[in-house]
Amino acid sequence: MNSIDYWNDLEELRRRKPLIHHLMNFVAMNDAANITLALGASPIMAHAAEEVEELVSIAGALYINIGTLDREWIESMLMAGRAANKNGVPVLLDPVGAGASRLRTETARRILAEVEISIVKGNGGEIMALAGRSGLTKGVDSLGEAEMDVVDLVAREFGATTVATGPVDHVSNLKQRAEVMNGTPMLQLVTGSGCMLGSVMSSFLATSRDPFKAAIEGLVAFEVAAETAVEGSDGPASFKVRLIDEVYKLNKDSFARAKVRIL
Ligand SMILES: Nc1ncnc2c1ncn2[C@@H]1O[C@H](COP(=O)(O)OP(=O)(O)O)[C@@H](O)[C@H]1O
Ligand SMILES: Cc1ncsc1CCOP(=O)(O)O
Ligand SMILES: [Mg+2]
Repeated sequence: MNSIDYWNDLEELRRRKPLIHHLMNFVAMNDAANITLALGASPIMAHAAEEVEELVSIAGALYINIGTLDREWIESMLMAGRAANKNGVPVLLDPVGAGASRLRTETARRILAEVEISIVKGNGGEIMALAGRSGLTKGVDSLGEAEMDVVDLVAREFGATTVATGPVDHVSNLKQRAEVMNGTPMLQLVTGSGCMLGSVMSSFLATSRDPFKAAIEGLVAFEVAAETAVEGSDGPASFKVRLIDEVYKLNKDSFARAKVRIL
């Protein structure tokens, strides 16, 4: 892959301000909307079956996050996903809590089977669960890292660019692989940090339409902002506020901090 022009692509995103249709869990809904706005895109959180098809048809990307799923939400997720596919709108899936309950693992796998997903992004334990290796999640938290061979397994089974987050993030679409080494351990102390990352990644996906590149751009933008935010923060709460500010302040120089290894 040619080198990534992060700044050019962020400027393009901010010019186009794509609408990002979220089916987002109740825990992270507000933070996900705010980080989407801070980056320069436009969020809408909508899960009612009566409106998802209409809304997704005008969106730049659809972000399905199963964090607080139930029977009705699952129907809406599938409906929105199919509508996105019909309208050529790219879809990102966050399989929150896959591995923690049968409902979550089966729902994530069902969405991946029935909807064409551009990017599936989860923490190490969730991606391991999608690959059939259980026992590495504790609720929505990961108890282990997913190595690249597991990321490859998921990418192969579902035909989606696959991202496993953690201290090092692994990205694969089988033809290309990358590791992103940015971020801060403080992200683990903020609930919804993975969910917010999904919003940032979906926003890049809406503009660049290249899932592998969008995945890396989202990881780098979010994590270099987090590195700056942690400097001078007093703990998780002030860090979260500063993180939204630092995403807003991302500029050409921010991306000099990118630590990406294309394999
Ligand atoms: N120890 C760490 N050091 C640096 N960045 C981290 C660390 N743990 C997680 N992150 C980053 O935090 C974000 C959320 O990842 P993760 O905690 O794996 O997901 P989730 O919040 O969904 O459980 C990602 O950008 C990831 O790279
Ligand atoms: C705590 C919790 N419970 C259901 S969804 C959710 C938020 C999970 O957020 P993240 O996956 O970003 O840590
Ligand atoms: Mg998560």
